[in-house]
Amino acid sequence: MPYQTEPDFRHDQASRVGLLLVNLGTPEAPTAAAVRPYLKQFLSDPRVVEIPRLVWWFILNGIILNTRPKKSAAKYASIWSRDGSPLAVHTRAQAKLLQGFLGNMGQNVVVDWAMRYGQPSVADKMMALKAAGCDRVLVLPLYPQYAASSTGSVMDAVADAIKTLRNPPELRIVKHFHDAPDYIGTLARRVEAHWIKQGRGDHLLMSFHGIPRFSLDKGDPYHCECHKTARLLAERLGLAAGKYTVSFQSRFGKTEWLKPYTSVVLTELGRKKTGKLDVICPGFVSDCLETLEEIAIEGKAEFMTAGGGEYRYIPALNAEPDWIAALGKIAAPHLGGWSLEPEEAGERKARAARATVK
Ligand SMILES: C=CC1=C(C)c2cc3[nH]c(cc4nc(cc5[nH]c(cc1n2)c(C)c5CCC(=O)O)C(CCC(=O)O)=C4C)c(C)c3C=C
Ligand SMILES: [Fe+2]
Ligand SMILES: [Fe+2]
Repeated sequence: MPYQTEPDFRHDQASRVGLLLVNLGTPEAPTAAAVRPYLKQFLSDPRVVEIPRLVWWFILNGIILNTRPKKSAAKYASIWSRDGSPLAVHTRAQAKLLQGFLGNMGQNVVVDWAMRYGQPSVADKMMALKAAGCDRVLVLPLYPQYAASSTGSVMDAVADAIKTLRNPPELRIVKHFHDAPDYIGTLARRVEAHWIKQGRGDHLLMSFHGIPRFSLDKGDPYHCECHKTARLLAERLGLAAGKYTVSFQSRFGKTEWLKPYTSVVLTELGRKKTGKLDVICPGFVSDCLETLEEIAIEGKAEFMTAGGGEYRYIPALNAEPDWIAALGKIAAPHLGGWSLEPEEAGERKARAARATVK
């Protein structure tokens, strides 16, 4: 494998810390032509679809990539914003605001963002951070609950990105923050603010992205982490067991996924004539196709058609100031011993400048 030639090592180079936020990725436009390459990269990841490669190659290229892009593009078109895909818009804003927040806290950290699939890629952003002088990088996947298909795959991308580097940065990767008090607290504030504005609902549905059932059987902690998040959130809100339900959405393919399925629960709650139903998706820190289309639009139709009363989707944490502060606090212990106060960084640079060059 060819290893890259590095620029000459310089003793006077200031040591900087990078913080890379990573989310899933999204197409460049709400069109079949743009959705196709995005889905091809996403669904070719063996972390995402764990069936024999040759069999999957024929299914993906022969069937899925000929049918799904058009259908998905129509869904993306229904939620696309003037500034682009909501997932990219929120992730970009989170990075920008987090940079400002950490700067105000006196933390000398370069914050950037990347997508696991599509653009901007993890590899490009790792190189950009290195070019900016970051010799230590904290990667923060924006998935509160660890799943091999989400966070595990980001870990693969980071490992791939440094594979050919002769002088890679020191690396840390946040595995999960499903039970972080700042994350749970921000979710709880969202629900409470919604209750203050709209009145308390009769029931709270917490819908998480699903994964195949066999992943749980093979040791993926995702299911347990989702339930822990839900339990902690319910405790913070003082919700009794019968007042909330945990469900799993976005089933893909024919295999069994984590149950209960959100669509089934919505139909049941509708049939039971539930009055005001509040719906939150705690596993998505940014609104995206899966929350804005599948939950806020399709989910509402399912509930109402089955006889439900009022359906109220609670937006994701997005780039609200309290979530940015919480993200900073979630990152802080992982930056421990790394990030430098600006003055300290200046002193270090001056010391390095005095040191002997090679
Ligand atoms: C919680 C994080 C996520 C996990 C775990 C996850 C697993 C997973 N997803 C698919 C298939 C699809 N997911 C799609 C969209 C999508 N998925 C997540 C997050 C997780 N996925 C997000 C944030 C999004 C939205 C992206 C956006 O642009 O807004 C899609 C694409 C849309 C579509 O065509 O339906 C697919 C496909 C699998 C198979 C899987 C685990 C095995
Ligand atoms: Fe997904
Ligand atoms: Fe479990």
